[in-house]
Amino acid sequence: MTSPPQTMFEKIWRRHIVVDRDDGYTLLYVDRHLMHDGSEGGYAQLRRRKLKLRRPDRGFATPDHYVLSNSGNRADIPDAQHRRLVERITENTAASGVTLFDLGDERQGIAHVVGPEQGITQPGLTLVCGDSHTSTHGALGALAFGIGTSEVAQVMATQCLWQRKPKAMRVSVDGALGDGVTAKDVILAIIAKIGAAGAVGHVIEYAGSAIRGLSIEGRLTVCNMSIEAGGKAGMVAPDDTTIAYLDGRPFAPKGAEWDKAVAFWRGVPSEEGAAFDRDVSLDAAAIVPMVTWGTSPEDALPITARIPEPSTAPDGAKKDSMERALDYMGLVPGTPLEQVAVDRVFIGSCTNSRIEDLRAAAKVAEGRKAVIPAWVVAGSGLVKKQAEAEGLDKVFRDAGFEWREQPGCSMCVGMNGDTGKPGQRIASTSNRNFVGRQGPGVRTHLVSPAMAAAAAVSGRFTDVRRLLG
Ligand SMILES: CC(C)[C@H](C(=O)O)[C@@H](O)C(=O)O
Ligand code: SF4
Repeated sequence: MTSPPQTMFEKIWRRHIVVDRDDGYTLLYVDRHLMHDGSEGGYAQLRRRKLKLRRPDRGFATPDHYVLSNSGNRADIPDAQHRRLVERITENTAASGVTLFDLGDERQGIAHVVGPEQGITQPGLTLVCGDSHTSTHGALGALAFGIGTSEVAQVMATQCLWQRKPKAMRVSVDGALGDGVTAKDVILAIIAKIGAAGAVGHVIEYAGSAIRGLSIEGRLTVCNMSIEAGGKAGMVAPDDTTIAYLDGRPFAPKGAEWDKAVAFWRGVPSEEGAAFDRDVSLDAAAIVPMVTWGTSPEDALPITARIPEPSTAPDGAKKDSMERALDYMGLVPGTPLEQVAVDRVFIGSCTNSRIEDLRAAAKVAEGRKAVIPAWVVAGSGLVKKQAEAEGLDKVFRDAGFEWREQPGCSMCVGMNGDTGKPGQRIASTSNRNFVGRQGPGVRTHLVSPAMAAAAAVSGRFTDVRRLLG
């Protein structure tokens, strides 16, 4: 009897089963464990239970959330507790033997930028991190998802993790993306369509010609926001683009191991005819630059649209939540998005702080002037170095943008103190526009790097397509 065709998710899941329990839980083997400056919680649990880290060679750490964006010096972190966490990651990894990309090392950066960049993230592997945006790594064909602190401790102690098997969902985007339309617009369009809970309980496989046409950077942006659609993980099948990206990366296999790895990676994609529990499709040509208007990533609209009218909501509960969101965001229904004035711009985060993101923003900034404060925070020291080698820092500075010193999460979440002021409206390339995300009372609008740069030079949301070419 031949077995039915398998999805990529199914194949990776099966290869990692240690035990299947009767109650529906599976013990999965974990190939890679990424840690950041919040991993102290996991280490503290290990210490309390007098346990050792089982496979330090499978762990990789870098401080990101509490790192200052204007100084790579730990001692400058004003909040003692935050400073302590950034110290603890150094101490914990030294004591346990985990590889650390510390402050002062050009490989340091946001964990989800560093993993792929270093070739730690690879097709067919399982990868976890105590961080919801771990879904990012699925862009290389890995099964990658965020875990909580007690799960972090479990992985540290056993290199395994109890999980219930999620369902499989496929989101296909076919056709050609228009000029000025980027991976960020694709994922915002997907979330607008399926909703912030649209993929709950599912691993999303992104497929179709528009996804295959994306660079790895673009795929990382798409997979990053899978969690904002409620998904457990997001993945893209490994292909020539993936293999070319990994070739020569420090932690990618070398020599004969490389050839073996490539042969294995070629077998990772879903098989023809594999069944998905859900299938959704979008037309790439219909996607235009997107802007969120509300306090959920699903509140995304084309830049050509107007602020929605709560009266058009399908039910009373939705109407109430729209009214609350519009009230928080200080927006009047019916206003064209292009007439909404912006106070500040943030280009960065694990969604959009890679070299292509910075190039896209610089292309718009070049020869223009920012009329509002605009920050650029590179996702890693290597991204920063590359951008500087290309002169992008100069383009940004000449255009009046602030080129921040130290890579990290910065204003994406403001845990390092990089927050906006109450009432400020920020065009942000990050992934969450939740109430208070960038500081109390701050109004976050999610956009692509190109759209963020367009807002910076116009002082309002602007259809970047008019500024290009
Ligand atoms: C602080 C961290 C655990 C958190 C996450 O899990 O995602 C953060 O990265 C975020 O984006 O909100
Ligand atoms: S950049 Fe933002 S979303 Fe990404 S890990 Fe840091 S805080 Fe979380």
